[in-house]
Amino acid sequence: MTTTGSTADGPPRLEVAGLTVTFGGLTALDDVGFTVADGETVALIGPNGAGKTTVFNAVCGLVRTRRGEVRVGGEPAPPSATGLLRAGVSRTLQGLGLFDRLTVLENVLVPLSGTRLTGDHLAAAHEVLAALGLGAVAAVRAGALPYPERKRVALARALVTRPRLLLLDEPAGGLGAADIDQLARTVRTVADGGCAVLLVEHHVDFVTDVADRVVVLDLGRVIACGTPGEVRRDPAVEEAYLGVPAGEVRP
Ligand SMILES: Nc1ncnc2c1ncn2[C@@H]1O[C@H](COP(=O)(O)OP(=O)(O)OP(=O)(O)O)[C@@H](O)[C@H]1O
Repeated sequence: MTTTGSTADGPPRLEVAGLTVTFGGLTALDDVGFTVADGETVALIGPNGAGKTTVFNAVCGLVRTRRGEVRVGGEPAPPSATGLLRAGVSRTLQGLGLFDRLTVLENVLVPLSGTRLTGDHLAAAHEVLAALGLGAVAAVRAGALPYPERKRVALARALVTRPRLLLLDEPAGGLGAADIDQLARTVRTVADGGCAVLLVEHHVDFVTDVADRVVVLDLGRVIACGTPGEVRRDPAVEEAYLGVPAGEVRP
């Protein structure tokens, strides 16, 4: 399918084209295509099982693709975690994946631990912790924090490498209104700094607030793509997803 969103200055930060992923007899993604430009925030939405996390996994080389390609900054997406880091790709996980016995600071330093830690690394970690309001808990064990703060630690860990492409898997999930507002401000700041942001999210109001464009998946296919307002008015989207309360599994 055709893709949109490239910039006049060069290739889009992320380009997904014709992506098809199967698990045995199940087609999880079928000819999925979209782009995310530098400084743009794109939301992937759709009902449970639509294929959103599989898109993330395909971008990160965690699932084998049957057809199609993923390009980051115009180059084929590197297949390894180290290669992705070098290409400026960071990701958060639905399950957070924090090390509960490590302190907040130690968790945030994990992506930098492949190289010898320097004063610059520490400065970057403290800077991102302060930006996310976590400076006071830098020395606290991550496992001792309440969920909203743990979630911010996971975001800080993704930001410490100063990514050019940030993948956020359900960043608003489990958060209350005040934390979602703070998250929205953070996402806007990151995108304003030129980072491309791709997020998977069920929270429609949050998506409407932060996304420049929305890609709607249903049963592994892109059924709509446009601004939040455009997709909200799309009858196919209403039927597939928006008529279903957030997080509810369609029968
Ligand atoms: N490793 C796997 N093996 C087999 N099937 C899988 C695997 N991963 C995902 N699937 C299937 O692929 C489809 C898409 O799953 P995926 O997790 O990408 O959906 P999703 O849109 O992220 O859903 P949710 O909103 O519930 O997280 C589902 O039918 C799921 O059961």
